[in-house]
Amino acid sequence: MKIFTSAQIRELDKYTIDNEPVKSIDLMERASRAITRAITEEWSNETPVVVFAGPGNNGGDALAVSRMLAEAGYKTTVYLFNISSHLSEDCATNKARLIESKKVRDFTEVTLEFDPPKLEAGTLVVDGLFGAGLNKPLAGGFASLVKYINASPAKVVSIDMPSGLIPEDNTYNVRANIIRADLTLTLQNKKLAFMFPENQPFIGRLKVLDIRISQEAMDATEAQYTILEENMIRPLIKKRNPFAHKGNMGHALLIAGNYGMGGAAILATKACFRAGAGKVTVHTPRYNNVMMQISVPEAVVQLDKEETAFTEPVDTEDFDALGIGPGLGQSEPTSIALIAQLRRANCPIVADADALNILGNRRAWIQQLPKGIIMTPHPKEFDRMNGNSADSYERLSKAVSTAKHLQAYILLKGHYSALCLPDGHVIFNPTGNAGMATAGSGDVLTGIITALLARGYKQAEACILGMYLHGLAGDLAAKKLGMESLMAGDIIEHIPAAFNYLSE
Ligand SMILES: NC(=O)C1=CN([C@@H]2O[C@H](COP(=O)(O)OP(=O)(O)OC[C@H]3O[C@@H](n4cnc5c(N)ncnc54)[C@H](OP(=O)(O)O)[C@@H]3O)[C@@H](O)[C@H]2O)[C@H](O)CC1
Ligand SMILES: [K+]
Repeated sequence: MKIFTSAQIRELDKYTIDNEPVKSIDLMERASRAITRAITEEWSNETPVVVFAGPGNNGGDALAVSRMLAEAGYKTTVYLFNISSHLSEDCATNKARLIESKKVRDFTEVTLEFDPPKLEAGTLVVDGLFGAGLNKPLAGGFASLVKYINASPAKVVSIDMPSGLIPEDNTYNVRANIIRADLTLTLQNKKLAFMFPENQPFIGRLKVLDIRISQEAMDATEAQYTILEENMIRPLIKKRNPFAHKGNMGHALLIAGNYGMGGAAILATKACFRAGAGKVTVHTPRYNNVMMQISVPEAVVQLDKEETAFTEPVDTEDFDALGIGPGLGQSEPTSIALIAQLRRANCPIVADADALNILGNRRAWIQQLPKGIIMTPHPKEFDRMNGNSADSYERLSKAVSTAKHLQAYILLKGHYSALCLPDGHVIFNPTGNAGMATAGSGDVLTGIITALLARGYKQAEACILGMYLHGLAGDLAAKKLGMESLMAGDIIEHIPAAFNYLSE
């Protein structure tokens, strides 16, 4: 699913209106029918409804929904906020239709004074103040109204977006002045702001309603942001050659695990095999030898000259991909070996965990990274490398510009992991769950992506398939074991089922 900006949404509306053709007011009627249906599916007409409508088309939707709910027998109280004596054309038409229908008995147009109604526990508030057209934080009377609604025990359904939330950049928004919805009914496409964890308390449950915006126009509109869907993943999966042998199924090199962190190397190695690598060699400190050999007998263990740390860059001539960083440590000798390794590697690279922390400690080295490198930071690792960010939008913007500047692939991990491509596009991953917020989960992802690179997937494909597969394996594991008990090893155990599912 593409994520469109508010300006693009306006263009798409216009295209749909001109080409379907459908009148603008009829598109609003269609959207409002879908919203009304979604409300009536969840709340019976015994529920008292209070609607707050703004002056734009979000308010227009709200007025149409009020009429439809009233026609369906809901006792509906409606407030239209028209404080600057200007309503959008379709909002004005819906005001007239609402008055004409005579079904809504309690309609107030607020122009100056507003005496807020009592919002009780059984009441449903429909929030149609502002949607995709909001371009600055709410203030004054609207801010007070939002605070009043948020403080009430009533349930809140937001039309298209929680009012006060800006569709894209909320870095300088005032969070106290954003509606905290129980349910958001968004039209056609998710908005960028919905991808960020700090905005989840405003959105509540999210439903996307299809209002039949022109598919042709959506296909033709280039979007910077895309959310992965299963049908985009399936065609990526390479069929195994029936004549395959381990020599042509990719030889992965992992450099991982210092003293006390050998488990990270084991997890990455197992995941690498499960994700289909033909051979995996692990370069690790001598101390890990026995543990590695016993835990993953399938792997070749290549020992560093040091007992407890990685200090010796490796010739990558014989390898198809390199994964480096899980549990690596950040000592001086390891740091020096890391940068030497990154510079001399002549195969695709995934750098994670301590590899990134080392780069965070020595930011000047970041400029020396080879083009095409994949980095898989979680937000803290990313901030160590790029400085603190006020919120996820700012962090993502930095990741986008860094990926472009370095010509790198930055996979920013999170609830929706965001893959930033060298050309400025961002791909969000919808799979995965909170149970995967557990030690070693990132090591598994590194192993998976390294395997896919070794198998010959290009960087973007390896990241896309890798993050989707990782999340899906986590979802399957959580289904069986529950999120609370999920461990990284369980994700590895479910890679086969995830792969099978996607290959069906
Ligand atoms: N394809 C679709 O998704 C469809 C969506 N529909 C609905 O339309 C809205 C978007 O409608 P729009 O009129 O563009 O915008 P809003 O209703 O959200 O608000 C616009 C008005 O709000 C003013 N504004 C902006 N920021 C503030 C603020 N901080 N405080 C007060 N007022 C503000 C703005 O004034 P400006 O002078 O700043 O322009 C506008 O007056 C979408 O969300 C859906 O609900 C269609 O119904 C169908 C197609
Ligand atoms: K709204």
